[in-house]
Amino acid sequence: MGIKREVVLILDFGGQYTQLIARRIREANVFCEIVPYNISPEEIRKKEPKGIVLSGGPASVYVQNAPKCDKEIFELGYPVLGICYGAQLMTELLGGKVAPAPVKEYGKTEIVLNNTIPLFKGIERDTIVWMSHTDQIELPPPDFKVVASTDNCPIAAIANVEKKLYAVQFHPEVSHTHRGTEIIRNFLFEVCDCAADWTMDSLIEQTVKEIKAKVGKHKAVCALSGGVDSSVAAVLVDRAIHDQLVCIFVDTGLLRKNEGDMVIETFRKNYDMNIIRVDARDRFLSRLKGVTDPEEKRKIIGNVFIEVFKEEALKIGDVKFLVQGTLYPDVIESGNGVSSTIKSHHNVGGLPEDIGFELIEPLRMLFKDEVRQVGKELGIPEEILYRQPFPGPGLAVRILGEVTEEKLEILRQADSIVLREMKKFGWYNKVWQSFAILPGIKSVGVMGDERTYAYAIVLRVVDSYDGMTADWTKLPYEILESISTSITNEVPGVNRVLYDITSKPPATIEWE
Ligand SMILES: Nc1ncnc2c1ncn2[C@@H]1O[C@H](COP(=O)(O)OP(=O)(O)OP(=O)(O)O)[C@@H](O)[C@H]1O
Ligand SMILES: O=c1[nH]c(=O)c2[nH+]cn([C@@H]3O[C@H](COP(=O)(O)O)[C@@H](O)[C@H]3O)c2[nH]1
Ligand SMILES: NC(=O)CC[C@H](N)C(=O)O
Ligand SMILES: [Mg+2]
Repeated sequence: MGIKREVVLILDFGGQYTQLIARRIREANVFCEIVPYNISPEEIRKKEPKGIVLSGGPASVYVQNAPKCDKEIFELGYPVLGICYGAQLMTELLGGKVAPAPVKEYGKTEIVLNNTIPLFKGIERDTIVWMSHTDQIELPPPDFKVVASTDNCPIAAIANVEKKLYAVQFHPEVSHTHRGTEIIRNFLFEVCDCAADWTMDSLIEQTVKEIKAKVGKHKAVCALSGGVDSSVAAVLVDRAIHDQLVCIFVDTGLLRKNEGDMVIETFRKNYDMNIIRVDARDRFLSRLKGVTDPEEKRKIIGNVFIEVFKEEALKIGDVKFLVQGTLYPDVIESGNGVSSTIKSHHNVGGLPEDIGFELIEPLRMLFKDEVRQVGKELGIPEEILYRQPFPGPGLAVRILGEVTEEKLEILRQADSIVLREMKKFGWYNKVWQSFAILPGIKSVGVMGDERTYAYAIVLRVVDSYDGMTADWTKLPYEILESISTSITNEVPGVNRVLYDITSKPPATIEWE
C-alpha cells in the first residue's frame, strides 16, 4: 500500500552499499525507495520523486550489457546524484568518457573539493572520503565542471549545478567518509529541497488512516507470530479497525519450546485483541515429510501458512484482507528482478500465486530498527519489541535436510539452552540473534567411558544492524563453554558443539 509522501528514489545497480544509501536518507527523515535500475521514466514520473540517486555497482559502464538506466531520466528535471558506478554511468550517458583507472583507489583517500557548490556546502576543502573503484571518469560530459579531485583521481566529482546533476566517485553513504552524512543531507536539503517529513508518528497516523479507508466495512485477519514485526503490524492495524480484525497465531510444529503458550499469554496480558490459535502441527510436518531442498521447504511452508489462513478466514466470513509483518529486507532478499534471490522468505517469495486475500503490509518499506521505533511510539512492551527475530519457517530452516520429529525435539532442547544461557550471562539483548542449528552430521564421542555416535549442534550468534549484513559475535569463552557443556550434558543425542564463525556475506544468518 502506498502512502503519499515525499520520496527519493535510489536506482540499484547492484551496489554493496545501496541499503546504506537508503538508511542515510531515512536517517535524515526523508523517505526513500530502492528501485531496479531499469525502471522506466514513466514509472519514475508517477512516483514524483524529489530526487534520484544512482547507486554503485560491480560492472564497468563501458562493457557490453553493463546495466544502464534510461538516459531520459536526466531530462525529467529531477535532481540526480550518481555515486561511483552511478557517477560513471551519468558521465557515459551524458557524453563524457570513463576508462580503467591507471591507479585504483580502495579505502581511505584524501580529497580536495570545491565547497562553493550546494552539494559540498559547509564541508572543509580538504577532507577524507572512502573510495572503491577500478574505473574513473576521464572526461566530464559537456556543461559539467570538476568539483573534487584526489592525488590519483583527478576527476573525483563533477557537477552541473544548474541542472542539479551531481556525480561523486567516492561513497558518501559509508561511515568512513568523514563528512558523508552532511554531503547526503546537502543533496536532500540544498539540492532536492526535501522537507524532512518522514517521522514515525506521521507514519503511524497516515497508516492508520489509510488502513481504515482501505478496509472499509470488511474484515481482516492478521498473521501474528508474536515476533517484533507482526506484533507491531497487529497493534497498528488493531488501532485502525479493532472490531474487524482477527489475529491468527499458527502453531506450525516448527516453533521453539513453549513458544505458543508464551505468545498467547503475552498478548492476552497486554492487549484486548481478538486472537485465535490454530494447531497446524501435523499438517506442516506431513507436508514436509521427505523434503530436503531448502527452497522447496520454504515454499511448502509459505503455502501451508496461506491454506491455514484461508480456512480460518472462511470460518470468520467476509474476510478480504491479510495483514503481515513483512519488512523491507524480506522484500529485497526475495529478489526484485535485479537483486538476486538469496532465499524465498516464506511471507514474500514463498507465497503461492493466488493467495486469495489482498495484502496489508504496513511495514513493508521499513527496516527492523525503524519497526522497533514504531513499536515504541505505539507503546508496545519491551518484552515483545526486543525479542530476537525468529523466522516464520522456524526450526525447519535450522534442521538441514528432512525435518523429523526426532530432530525437532533435539533442536528445541538445544535452542532453549542457548537462550537460557544467553539470558543468564546478560548477552541476549546484546546480539541480533543467538540460536542452535542441527546440520544432521553425526560424529564419534566418548561419554561415561562409552563410545557415542551422535549429532553435532552448531551455535550461531550474530551481530547485525538490520539483518542484511551480519558478523559473528565474539562471545566470551566462558559463555561458549557454558553453552557447550550444558547442551552436551542435557540434550540426549548430542555429543559435540561447534561455533559458526562466518559473517554475512558470504554466509547468511540462517543455514537454509
Ligand atoms: N507462527 C506464525 N503464525 C502466524 N503468522 C506467522 C507465523 N510466523 C510468521 N508469521 C507471519 O510471517 C511474517 C514474517 O515473519 P517474521 O519472522 O519475518 O516476522 P515476525 O515473526 O513478525 O518478527 P521477527 O522477525 O521478530 O520474528 C510475520 O510478520 C507474520 O505475519
Ligand atoms: O520471517 C522470516 N521468514 C523467512 O523465511 C526468513 N528467512 C530468514 N529470516 C530472518 O531474516 C534475517 C536474515 O536472514 P538470512 O541471513 O538467513 O537471510 C534473519 O534474522 C533470519 O532469522 C526470515 N524471516
Ligand atoms: N563501487 C563501484 O560502484 C565500482 C564502480 C566500477 N565497477 C569501478 O570499479 O570503478
Ligand atoms: Mg518471526
